[in-house]
Amino acid sequence: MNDLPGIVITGASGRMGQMLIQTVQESDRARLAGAVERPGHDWIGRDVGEAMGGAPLGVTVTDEPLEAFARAQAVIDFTAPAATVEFARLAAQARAVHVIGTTGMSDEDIAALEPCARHAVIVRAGNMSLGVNLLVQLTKRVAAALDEDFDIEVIEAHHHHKVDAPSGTALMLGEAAAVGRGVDLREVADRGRDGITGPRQRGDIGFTAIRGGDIVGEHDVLFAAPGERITLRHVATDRAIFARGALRAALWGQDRKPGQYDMVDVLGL
Ligand SMILES: NC(=O)C1=CN([C@@H]2O[C@H](COP(=O)(O)OP(=O)(O)OC[C@H]3O[C@@H](n4cnc5c(N)ncnc54)[C@H](OP(=O)(O)O)[C@@H]3O)[C@@H](O)[C@H]2O)C=CC1
Ligand SMILES: O=C(O)C1=N[C@H](C(=O)O)C[C@H](O)C1
Repeated sequence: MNDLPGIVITGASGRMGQMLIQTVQESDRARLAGAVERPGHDWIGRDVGEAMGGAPLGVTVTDEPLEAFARAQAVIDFTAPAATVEFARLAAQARAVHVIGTTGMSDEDIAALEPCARHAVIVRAGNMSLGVNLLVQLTKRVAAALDEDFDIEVIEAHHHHKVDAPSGTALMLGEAAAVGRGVDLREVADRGRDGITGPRQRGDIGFTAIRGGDIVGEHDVLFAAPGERITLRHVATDRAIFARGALRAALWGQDRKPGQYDMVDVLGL
């Protein structure tokens, strides 16, 4: 045990869970304090390092999140919406910073975070990378500079395991474009074209989701007008960028008042 902030990783066996464990383990600014999986998971009771196929890390995977959170300063959570809502309640009870990377959350899920944020810091973002959060700012500026002669389309591509669409990042980019243009995304989003759709509505913000293979995450924001096009693009090639951002958020959150924050706050963009 040392004085470094202790971090618990939920969804420890997942793609992001394992990347987060490796990132915290390699950091000299934080220590791995716990690893959580759901009841019945075959990693429960095993050393998390060994379960990942490596050396023991001295942390046993547990299905008792509150007990783990109470011994830590932060929880990094890239799981699923229902699990994240429950973890938010428990992290608030433990007064631990809750970093949420989970996407696909409904309006009701997001509303359920509000009471938790009265007791603990929540940092939530559909993408924790520096590059994407910069792209969000750029999208806002470009959308503000252009009129509706420029059709805005957000195109995203991910691996074939991904369960939600559009991606959390695509929704962040769509929201940034809408804010830049001074419109409400809910009124202009076009999320599912199929069949005889009729011509594109002026002012719509369209979304397209590609799913295939092992694509880590690619996002384009296309501004298309008669005679010219602008594309803003981010390509993720390594999930480590998300894990590094999440750890940065967990450390940043240590000195903050309870409330809800995002990566723009963390990165000071
Ligand atoms: N914000 C960001 O920067 C990023 C966000 N993401 C998001 O993170 C989430 C996870 O992605 P990824 O790692 O690829 O997905 P995985 O399916 O690989 O991992 C999800 C993990 O969460 C676990 N889990 C689900 N429900 C529970 C529960 N009730 N209790 C405990 N554990 C649970 C799963 O366990 P089990 O296998 O048993 O179901 C699994 O281990 C997605 O929403 C994704 O979009 C991903 C990358 C970056
Ligand atoms: O599920 C993923 O993998 C990713 N999800 C996030 C999203 O929904 O935008 C972030 C990243 O693109 C990877």
